[in-house]
Amino acid sequence: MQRDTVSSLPIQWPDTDQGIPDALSLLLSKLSTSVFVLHRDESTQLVQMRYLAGASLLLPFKSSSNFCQDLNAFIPDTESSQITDWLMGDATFPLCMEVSICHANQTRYVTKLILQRDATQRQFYWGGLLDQTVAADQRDYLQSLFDNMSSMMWAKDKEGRILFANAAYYEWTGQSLLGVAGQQESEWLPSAEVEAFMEEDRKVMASQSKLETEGPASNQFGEVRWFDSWKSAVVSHGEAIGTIGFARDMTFQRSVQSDVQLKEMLLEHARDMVMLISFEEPVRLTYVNREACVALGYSRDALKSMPLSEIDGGGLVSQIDLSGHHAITAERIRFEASCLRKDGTTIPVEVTGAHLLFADNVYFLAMLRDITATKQAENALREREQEFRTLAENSSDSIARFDVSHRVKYINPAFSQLFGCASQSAQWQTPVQLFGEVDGTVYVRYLNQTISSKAATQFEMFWSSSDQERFCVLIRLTPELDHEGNVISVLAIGRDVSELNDYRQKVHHLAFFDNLTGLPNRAMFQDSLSQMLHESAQYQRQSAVMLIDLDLFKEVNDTLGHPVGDQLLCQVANRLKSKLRSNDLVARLGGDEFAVLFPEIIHKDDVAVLASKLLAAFEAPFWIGGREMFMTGSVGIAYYPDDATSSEDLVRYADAAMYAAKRAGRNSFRCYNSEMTRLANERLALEVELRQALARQQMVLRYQPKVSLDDGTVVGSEALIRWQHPELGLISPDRFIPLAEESALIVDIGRWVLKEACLTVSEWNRQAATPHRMAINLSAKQFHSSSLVDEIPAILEITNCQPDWIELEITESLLLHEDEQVLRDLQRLRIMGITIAIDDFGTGFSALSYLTHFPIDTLKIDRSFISSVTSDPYKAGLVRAMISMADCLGQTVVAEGVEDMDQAMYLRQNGCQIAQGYLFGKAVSKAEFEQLPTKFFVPQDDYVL
Ligand SMILES: Nc1nc2c(ncn2[C@@H]2O[C@H](COP(=O)(O)O[C@H]3[C@@H](O)[C@H](n4cnc5c(=O)[nH]c(N)nc54)O[C@@H]3COP(=O)(O)O)[C@@H](O)[C@H]2O)c(=O)[nH]1
Repeated sequence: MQRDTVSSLPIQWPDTDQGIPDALSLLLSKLSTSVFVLHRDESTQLVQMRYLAGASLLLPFKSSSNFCQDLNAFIPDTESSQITDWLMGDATFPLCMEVSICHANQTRYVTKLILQRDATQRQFYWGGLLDQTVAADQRDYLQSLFDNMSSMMWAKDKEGRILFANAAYYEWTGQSLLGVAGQQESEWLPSAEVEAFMEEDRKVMASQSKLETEGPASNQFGEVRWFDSWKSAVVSHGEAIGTIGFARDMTFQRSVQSDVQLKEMLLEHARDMVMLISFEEPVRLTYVNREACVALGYSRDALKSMPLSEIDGGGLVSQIDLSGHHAITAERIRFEASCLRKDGTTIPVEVTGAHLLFADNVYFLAMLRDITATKQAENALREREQEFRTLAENSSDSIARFDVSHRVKYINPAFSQLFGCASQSAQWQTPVQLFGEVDGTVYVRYLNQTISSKAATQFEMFWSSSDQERFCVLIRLTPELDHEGNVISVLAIGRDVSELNDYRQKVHHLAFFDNLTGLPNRAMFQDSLSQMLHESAQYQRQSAVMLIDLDLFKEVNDTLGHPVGDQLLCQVANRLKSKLRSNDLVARLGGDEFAVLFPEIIHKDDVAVLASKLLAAFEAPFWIGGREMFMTGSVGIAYYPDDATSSEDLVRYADAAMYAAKRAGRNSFRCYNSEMTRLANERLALEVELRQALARQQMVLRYQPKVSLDDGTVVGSEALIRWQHPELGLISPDRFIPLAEESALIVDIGRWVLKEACLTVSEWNRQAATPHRMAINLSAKQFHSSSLVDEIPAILEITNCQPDWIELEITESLLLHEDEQVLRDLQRLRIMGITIAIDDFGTGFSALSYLTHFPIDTLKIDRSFISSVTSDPYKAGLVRAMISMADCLGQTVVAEGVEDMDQAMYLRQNGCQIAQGYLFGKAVSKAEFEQLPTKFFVPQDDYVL
């Protein structure tokens, strides 16, 4: 940086022989400091000062090269004796002190005195003692003097060659005296620097002026320092013949200055209030920063003029140790106080400070931070804490807070009550200590999950109180985070949901358990099946589905009523459960259908063995209301993965197997095979085709003769339907009547059978001497679901059939509930002249009282009694009882399924009137029937059985 400096008066280069030394004297006279030497008189011990050069204004005398005066004549004793002590001592470091120089007019001028010992160890100081012998040689003296100066000095000729330079110059440039003499600076200084210097030199020489600059300069070592420089043209005989200059190294001062400025700036711009408190009475502020003025509302001057007590809103003065004792330790203290603002309001502050000892005075440097926001936050926190505490303490929910090491920090009274632990004893306990190993471990797992995910979670815990009351507690864990988002604790809120749980369990039970038997229901079965298949696939296990259908359960229901059926189902359920392992699931799918899941089977045979055991479990009689009952079941089994892998297919296949067992005569089990699928598909196809069978005239009737046991003549027949399928041939009614019963088709089929049978019997009776009576089957469903009775007169009329030519066969189940409508319909049929037969008599479960209540004409004893009537005395007894009962009621007895003459003769001998069975022929077509003999045997009264 260049100061303005071109002087109008150039320095006159002395025109003497000595040349350069004179120029140096001139140079010295331009120094802004006074240069002097001190001389100590050994005898008097007085120190004399001799002025040499430089600014003389500071001195109390005129500039004179031969001035010499006692030091203590113009410097106070205390200061001069300090200088004397230093001179006499061995200290090698410079003496730096402030001195008060007394001028002649008694004014005092305080300036800085720097004394430096001669580097050559002679009694020679920077401005030091001059050796008497050296005084004669002024050039050496000056060179020594210059060499002991810290500023660089030099003189150059017109071409910029160095004529003279001092030690400071050599040191900065790294050159020796010999090295620089007569050389240009470009030899040792960076070219950019040299170019700038030369430009300056040219300038001052051209203008014959001087130049002062300030700025950085660098040397060949790359070192950069800050210099205050002065240079001037040397003029001889009106012509510039060179330059002289010196440069003062200001790097340190500059850095110190900028350091101080920086610190001042920091203090000024600090966001906290900074105060320097002086302990001189009254205790007051000697420094305040801008923030303090702004915060307290005073000007800086106002603050600095007032005692500290005026801004003390409480605790400020009282907490600062005014004794100054702490200044010795410089211990930092911190406290909270309150400052009083100019407008009378107060600010809470946190004071951090330390006592300082400076120039024999004690100060307190204080930094005051406005903690209004912190206090407000603390208050808000306290309020929230209070609110939380009030809520928590009075909450009916149990509340606990755990730290991240799972230790209890807080529990509320509800927690104490629910879990039976006192607040004090629960402190710092872990869940394992509180709830035991099992529940505690689960609890810790959820705590860890909450901590790691930083998200709320909930779970249910079951807990038994000390009086063994069982609770279900819903626990919600919420992570509590610090301002950096780290989990610092977990809040656990527990709600007693025992009632809800009971209700939920009831709902669950209703949804997933069968109300009657308590077994899992179809929904639960489906769920468990899916789960089982999932695990089977995962662990590559074999598993199985078993379906159990009770045989003829419908008859029980129909004949003995639903309450009995329900009890039977419950007993069946219990027997099934008792035979299965705990991990096998037995479910009731509905009606009389049960299912069992076997999640893990080693050998398929194991399931088959179990199926046998289950069937065997039915062998013992069931006792219901003091009545002994027998029940069997049909079982179907399908295996995963051999038979199927999907739940739908497995159930379908087990169902097919179960039907196969039924078809095979019931009370047995079947394992699925692909043939069953074929049959099941066929059954489905049949169902579809059955709908068109009537329209396509595929239904036909076959007739089985009924023979009088009295004389062996054919007295009638039973019309039995067949389906003449174009591809499957003649299909038995066992295969399609149940299908037809499942839909309304049975009504149409029944109407067709009635019409067709009436036509046939009408034709046969047209010329017959003895009327032929044809039995026609009516299913219970057909009876209930149609206006059959209303239609009969019209059918009889159009077929020209007399009512007494037909007999309608119904099953016992139709009469079970003593239905008034059924009674009325049967009575109407009786009135029409149509007789009624009970089919399959003896297989039902109804009370025999219906025999007297309803208009029944004929009892057809079921073939299951007849087949062993000659071999089983028990069955024979029953048959005799049935015949005798019918006899009492005036009813005709027809024996079904008579297959040999022994049976026929036994029945004849015991009073049975009519027989039907393969002994006389199977059901045949109308044409074939017409070819049958009219008499099948000649009765022999002496027939030996
Ligand atoms: N609602 C209707 N049901 C009908 C009709 N036609 C028949 N059926 C019922 O179908 C079941 C099977 O009948 P079917 O295959 O015709 O069998 C009958 C006889 O063939 C058979 N039977 C006759 N004698 C013997 C014998 O000595 N041994 C022996 N093993 N079986 C014999 O019995 C069936 C007749 O039984 P039932 O009707 O109980 O007298 C059967 O339940 C029929 O009722 C119809 O048109 N409508």
